[in-house]
Amino acid sequence: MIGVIGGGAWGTALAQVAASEGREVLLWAREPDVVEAINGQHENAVFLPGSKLHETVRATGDLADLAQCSAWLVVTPAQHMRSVLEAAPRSEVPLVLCSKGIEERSGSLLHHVAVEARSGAPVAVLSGPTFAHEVAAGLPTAVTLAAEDPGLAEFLRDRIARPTFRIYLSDDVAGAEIGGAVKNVLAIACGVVDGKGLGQNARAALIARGFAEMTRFGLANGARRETLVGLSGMGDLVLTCSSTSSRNFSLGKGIGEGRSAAELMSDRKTVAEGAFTAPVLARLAEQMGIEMPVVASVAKLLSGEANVDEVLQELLSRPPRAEAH
Ligand SMILES: NC(=O)C1=CN([C@@H]2O[C@H](COP(=O)(O)OP(=O)(O)OC[C@H]3O[C@@H](n4cnc5c(N)ncnc54)[C@H](O)[C@@H]3O)[C@@H](O)[C@H]2O)C=CC1
Ligand SMILES: O=C(CO)COP(=O)(O)O
Repeated sequence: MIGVIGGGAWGTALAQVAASEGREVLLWAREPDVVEAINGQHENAVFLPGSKLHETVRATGDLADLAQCSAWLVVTPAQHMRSVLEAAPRSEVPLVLCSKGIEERSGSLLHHVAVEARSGAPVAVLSGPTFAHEVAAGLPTAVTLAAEDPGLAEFLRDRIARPTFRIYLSDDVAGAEIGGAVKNVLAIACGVVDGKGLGQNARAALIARGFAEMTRFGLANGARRETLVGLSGMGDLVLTCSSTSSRNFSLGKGIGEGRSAAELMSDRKTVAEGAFTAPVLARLAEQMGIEMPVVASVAKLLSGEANVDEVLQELLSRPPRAEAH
């Protein structure tokens, strides 16, 4: 039986994938109404309405029930992963981290957080261009699954992959994670461009220059270039920077239209991870001397330190430089 920790849209979609060949899946959700709706109506009406779930997906509100599972897909918001893993039952069951972000208070990538919270547990990362509602609908999707131990990666792939959910293996755990964390921040920037009406040239420029920032940060933090240009980096960047289905993009769009980040965040039940990743990523980049002007601009917009016109002026007045820099 596969365990899923987190009953948001993505945890629910992954539960559906894992259960699609009759396999038993046990999903832990924080909200009693989510547990009740999955067990009663086979639907997560709160976070993934409209997707009928397989009957072999069952939900629980008690983390202790996950002790019976052979692997856990960890799908909490990034900032809550540590506390949920610490509260989960003691076991050395393999963990597949499916969340995207960087822990704000420690500045740690999530696989470091998981190792600290669950010493001894084998850890893998699953990441890529994956809107939950499309995955739940069985539309073709491809992801990267990264683990240092190739045996673990194959064990997990054999339990999760489906013909319409293709899994490409990698041993670059940091690379798979950094792509997913950084693209959320860049998606906010692309949403701002859209909301402000700055045009499609500007959006393409931002994707390309944002990818240069992702690459600089990734290479300085142990990622490989080939991972960054793959599904979990460039692939996910392209997806989330070009669609209002992305919560990060739509947050940025609202800011570009003149609303404040605080106001936009206050009435959301769903998570826009880039809003939490931007400040910590900007801080890490500054500490490490890595140039990330787009990320720094998003952090300023979110904190209210600058408005859209000010960050635009700042970005456009940067001194000219070589593209490969
Ligand atoms: N939705 C998507 O299409 C995809 C999401 N992801 C990632 O998956 C992770 C989870 O996102 P979604 O499933 O979309 O969430 P969601 O936005 O659908 O739902 C919010 C989730 O946050 C949880 N939550 C809120 N406060 C919490 C707390 N104090 N402690 C623990 N959990 C709390 C809720 O229980 C709920 O599961 C994020 O890191 C996201 O970037 C990754 C790929 C695709
Ligand atoms: O990570 C995602 C798609 O790969 C989901 O993006 P959002 O969190 O911006 O909706």
